[in-house]
Amino acid sequence: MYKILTLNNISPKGLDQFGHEHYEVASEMSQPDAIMVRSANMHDMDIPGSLKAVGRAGAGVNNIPIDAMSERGVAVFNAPGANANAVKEMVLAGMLLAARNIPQAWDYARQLEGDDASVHKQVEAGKKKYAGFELPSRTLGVVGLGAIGVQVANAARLLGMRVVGYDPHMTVNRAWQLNAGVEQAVSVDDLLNRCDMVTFHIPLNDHTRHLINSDRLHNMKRGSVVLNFARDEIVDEQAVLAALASGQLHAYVCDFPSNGLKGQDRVIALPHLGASTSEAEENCAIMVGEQLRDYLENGNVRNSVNLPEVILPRAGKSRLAVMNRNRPDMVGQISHVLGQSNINIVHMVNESRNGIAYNLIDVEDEIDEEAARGIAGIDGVLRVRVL
Ligand SMILES: NC(=O)c1ccc[n+]([C@@H]2O[C@H](COP(=O)([O-])OP(=O)(O)OC[C@H]3O[C@@H](n4cnc5c(N)ncnc54)[C@H](O)[C@@H]3O)[C@@H](O)[C@H]2O)c1
Ligand SMILES: O=C(O)[C@H](O)COP(=O)(O)O
Repeated sequence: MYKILTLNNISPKGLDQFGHEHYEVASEMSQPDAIMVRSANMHDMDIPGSLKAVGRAGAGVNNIPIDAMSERGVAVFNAPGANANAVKEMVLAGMLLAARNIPQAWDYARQLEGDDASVHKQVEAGKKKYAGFELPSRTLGVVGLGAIGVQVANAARLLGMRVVGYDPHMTVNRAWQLNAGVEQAVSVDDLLNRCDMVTFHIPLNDHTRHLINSDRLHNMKRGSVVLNFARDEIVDEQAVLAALASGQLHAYVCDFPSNGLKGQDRVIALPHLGASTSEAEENCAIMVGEQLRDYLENGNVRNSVNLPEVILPRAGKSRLAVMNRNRPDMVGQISHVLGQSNINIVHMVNESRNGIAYNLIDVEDEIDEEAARGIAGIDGVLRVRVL
């Protein structure tokens, strides 16, 4: 029986795959084997010794202490691309809201008083304050050409915009998906110089915190729009507020409200709604649920953020999954322990990533407790599971 602890509301479509026969799923439990989470902050959480895996039903993993999880031999998974369309649609909405001053105009219309003739008069007199601009004459900068960024860039091209993209680590697969008309910037500064609107689709980390600061805002065209559906800290909020006040920025559209942004006229702050559609919630929960099941039951690793991709069809009678520090002679020591217990290896794979190695070892016979204990006792081994 495996125990799955949920820290946020996870779509039932994803949880349904954990059949009652082999799984217990609850929002409160002790000694979980795995955790399913969305945006709950796990940094200050006590990590139970029983924990083997964390599944982030979404993209961003900055709420999970990845290094601490690796140290404890815990695999962390996410659901790349599963909510990308939902975010793309929100970015397109944000661009149109800002370009046509829709929130301010809507607010104006909602507050009109008097009879219909008077309302009509006020409409015609007031509308000039909300005149906007159209997208095809403008350039959109897209920072981060991953699952979301590529979809946003392609959609903006279809709307007739000029699009400039920047991503120093773009994958070949993403390059294949990108509209050929998207132009390449050589740096964030190069991109900002060239665009009227900029949107960020990058993870939050030490390199991206406050990527948008006062110097960079100053280098943008006057009257630009910044869209941030990535993470609040990508942007220096004080610098954005100053740029709005001076007119350097026309609007700031984001998914991360704060006290500082509250009540600001040209700020459109949504309550972290980018991935909140039934489709995205289901896609994420199903994808990460499948990955957790395959990891718990077979040790296979798909879409992990701290382990290498390892998928091995099962062979032999039982399987060992071993996570260890990536040092010389670890495979030698593991096979020596198996040899001493007279256990024959049928098939094995060893892969590594960022100082962590992961082994799947299929053997001819049952693995006895003494052999498993022997492997767990090797210096540098972080986790041993017999599957
Ligand atoms: N608002 C929401 O609800 C919502 C939903 C999904 C994702 N997000 C956020 O958006 C981020 C991106 O999501 P994704 O699914 O596109 O992820 P992704 O991993 O597919 O793409 C991220 C891209 O950013 C690039 N990148 C990293 N550092 C960069 C830098 N300094 N400059 C330029 N590019 C850089 C990477 O190479 C990668 O291609 C997530 O990490 C998450 O924080 C928010
Ligand atoms: O990184 C993500 O996937 C988004 O920020 C979505 O977060 P949520 O799952 O809490 O809506």
